[in-house]
Amino acid sequence: MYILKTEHSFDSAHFLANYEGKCSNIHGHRWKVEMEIQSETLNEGGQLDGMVIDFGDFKKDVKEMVDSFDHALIIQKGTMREKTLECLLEDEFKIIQVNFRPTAENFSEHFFYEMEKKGYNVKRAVVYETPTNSAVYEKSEAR
Ligand SMILES: Nc1nc2c(c(=O)[nH]1)N=C([C@H](O)[C@H](O)COP(=O)(O)OP(=O)(O)OP(=O)(O)O)CN2
Ligand SMILES: [Zn+2]
Repeated sequence: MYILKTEHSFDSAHFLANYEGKCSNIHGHRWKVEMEIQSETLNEGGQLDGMVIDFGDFKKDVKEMVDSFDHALIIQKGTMREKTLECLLEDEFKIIQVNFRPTAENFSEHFFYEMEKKGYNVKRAVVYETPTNSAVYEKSEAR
């Protein structure tokens, strides 16, 4: 099995609604996303000989996905008053509303399936919220 890995980071703000503690306030992270894809085989012949995929293409897809969250305020839908949201949007802040609580765990699952949608055979997605705290999403082995 061949495994390719690349990473990209984004800087964004979030808060955890219904959380008791400092993370209920708006705060920022440099989120690092590590993406691993897998293949049993390599391309044979031509430009891609000996490669699963060109790192350039893999990196570009991860970057594009991750950059869409860069320099934004990430909000779980329904957790901010409409009036507050309207004001932020009116003032042209970059707001991204997601259907999940913006935790490292949920982001790792989100990025995993976003890459699958792009056609990748994803092994694992890791999201670092801080340099020492990370969450991993991978599919559990079928029993
Ligand atoms: N399992 C999870 N726990 C927490 C998550 C998460 O995504 N998954 N997220 C948070 C908050 O977003 C918070 O920003 C993380 O805070 P903390 O671990 O305290 O990180 P700091 O580096 O800010 O901690 P210091 O001790 O102040 O350096 C909370 N939990
Ligand atoms: Zn946080």
